[in-house]
Amino acid sequence: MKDLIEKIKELVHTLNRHRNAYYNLEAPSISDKEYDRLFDELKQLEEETGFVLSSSPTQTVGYKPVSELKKVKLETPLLSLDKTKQIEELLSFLGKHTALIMLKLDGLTVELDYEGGRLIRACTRGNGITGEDITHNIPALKNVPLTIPYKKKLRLTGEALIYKDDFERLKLTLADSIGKPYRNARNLSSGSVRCLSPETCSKRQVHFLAFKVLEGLDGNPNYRDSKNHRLYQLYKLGFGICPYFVSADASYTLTDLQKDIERLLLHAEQNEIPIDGIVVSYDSISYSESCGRTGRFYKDGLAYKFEDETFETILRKIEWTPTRSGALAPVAVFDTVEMDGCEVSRATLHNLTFIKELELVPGCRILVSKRNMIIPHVEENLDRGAYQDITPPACPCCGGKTRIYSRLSQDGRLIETLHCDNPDCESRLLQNFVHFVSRKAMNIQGLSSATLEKFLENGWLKSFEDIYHLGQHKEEILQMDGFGETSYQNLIKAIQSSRHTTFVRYVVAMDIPLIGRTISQLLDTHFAGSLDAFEHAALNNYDFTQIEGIGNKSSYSMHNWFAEESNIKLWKKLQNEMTFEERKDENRMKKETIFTGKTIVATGVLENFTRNEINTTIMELGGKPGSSVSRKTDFLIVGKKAGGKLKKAQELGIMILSEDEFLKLKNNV
Ligand SMILES: NC(=O)c1ccc[n+]([C@@H]2O[C@H](COP(=O)([O-])OP(=O)(O)OC[C@H]3O[C@@H](n4cnc5c(N)ncnc54)[C@H](O)[C@@H]3O)[C@@H](O)[C@H]2O)c1
Ligand SMILES: [Zn+2]
Repeated sequence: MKDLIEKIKELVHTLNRHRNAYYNLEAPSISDKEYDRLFDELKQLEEETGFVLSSSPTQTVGYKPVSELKKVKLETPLLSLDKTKQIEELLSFLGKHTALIMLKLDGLTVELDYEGGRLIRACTRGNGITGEDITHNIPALKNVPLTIPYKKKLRLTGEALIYKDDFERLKLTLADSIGKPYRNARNLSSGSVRCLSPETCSKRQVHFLAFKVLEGLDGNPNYRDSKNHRLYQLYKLGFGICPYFVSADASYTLTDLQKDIERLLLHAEQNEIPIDGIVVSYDSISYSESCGRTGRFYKDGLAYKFEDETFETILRKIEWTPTRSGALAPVAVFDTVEMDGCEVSRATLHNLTFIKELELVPGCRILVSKRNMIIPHVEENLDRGAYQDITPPACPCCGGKTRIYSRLSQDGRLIETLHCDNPDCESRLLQNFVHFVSRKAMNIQGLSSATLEKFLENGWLKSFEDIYHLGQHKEEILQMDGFGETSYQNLIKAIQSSRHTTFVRYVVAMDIPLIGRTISQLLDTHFAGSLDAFEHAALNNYDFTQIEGIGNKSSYSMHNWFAEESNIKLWKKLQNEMTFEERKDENRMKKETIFTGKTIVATGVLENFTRNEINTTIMELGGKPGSSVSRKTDFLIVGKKAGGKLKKAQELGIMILSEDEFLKLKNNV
């Protein structure tokens, strides 16, 4: 028991620290998911032991505000919401009552007070009892009326928020209170509304959507008892209203509820509204009041939060695979779980920082999910606290010393990666060759990774050129397991035909960091297919960012690569082994097609294309490949086992093409 109480105290302390970072600094120190998990753990321990601290986050709202803003005592306490992850629970909460099914807006709760038709005060929720005065920033909000025709006292609450597309633009140039980029729109809206200067706030595109009338608009006796009716009056006064449905009473089924929720979510998606769930609350005001409250929430409402489905399994080991750049890529190997009909036992762990933050060690229980229903991802470690550094001191491939590199990620965080610096690391060399012969580079079929490995072991491949002189080793190759005269001839044929190649393939084959197919294609167009012109530019400090689609980092990378003597040697010498195809007719490339300028997304398993290939094909047709379906998508190409994206495209009325239909259209172009 004593241990449990200690654990409770510790959790309260930790959660309060996170609450301060979240509510006062707008710089969360952990993810919401992790916060919610700790919160639920605390709640359960409190229930088990009956021991509850007054400062527990399960009993209180928000966090004590410590800003320089003036503090105000709220006339009606503004509380948080109880939450569930089960839709069935939501339905049984509704029972036979008419209710509002609303979007749960992800911003900052704000109360607005009007008297005599004028806005007299605006404040934040703070800790539910004491809020902060933000009246000075209201004129900087985009859609809040300062005067209204309704003259009686009116108090309402709603959410100050930043639309998702606005946030994507804003986040590129802004930093939070501790100098880091904002991670999400909620933190930025909160930071903006709570800042001291209206000029700053007005640049942030903050909007206000109301979700509840606290006082006023109760004139019509027929409707006096309906939240829905009061919100409708607000709407008529010119306020933006949080989107919602009203549930039909008694006969409302689980399917109805699911459909309404789906419609709401689609609406949010199409209109870039930031949300983190659904809120239901009883329509009847008198009934709502009779439900009462706890220290943390009113009992007339319930929030429904959804998450990617996660699966529990056990982490068995972390493998480190050398990559071409010399980085060692960590991969989690865990007990097989079945997700969406596929067996999964591996997931990338990205880098050292990811492992450290999750405190991963073999043997711990982990939660894995499929992000966007495709890529396996380790979401959580259920057995934190046993972390010990298990980074291999030596490269698992060559035994050379490993080294840790630090770099800043795009959002300003320090990321550590593990590297093997040995340029002759066998596996690294092998990866280089694998890349060189791959389909998007020199496209030499018949040179599998296993064959390359054997050739390397025999010392026949020291540099890429050696591939073109493998004939010297004919007799020895014929002696190898799995090689006969036919397969040998096929190999030589494939090598010979790869000698006739293109600018794009050649540049891709060089493996200049960050320069893949897309950028190579841009360079091909810009330098009219001339390798010499490109080389000249690179050696003369040409600013490649002048080419649309090429950024600073890529430009820098090309200069760097050409600054290396051995690279130039390779670049020049290898060209002697090859002939280069004339560039495709410009006009043919530029011809308008039905795909020109269109955003095209592919989903499901395609028979004729890998993901890279379909994207390249889309670009060649003049289109823009997209990764998710939104109202901006023009076409969806569907392969086998298409799921969520197909459904969404159907709902949005987006043109859907089977793979065959796409191929036909493409061939007609
Ligand atoms: N990452 C962190 O460190 C950290 C710290 C603290 C809190 N949090 C996050 O915040 C959550 C708890 O915060 P909370 O108490 O502010 O709120 P909550 O997310 O549980 O939601 C309650 C609030 O939602 C708002 N809301 C939005 N739309 C609404 C609607 N249509 N109707 C009614 N209310 C609506 C209301 O302001 C209400 O106060 C946690 O679950 C966690 O996800 C994260
Ligand atoms: Zn190595």
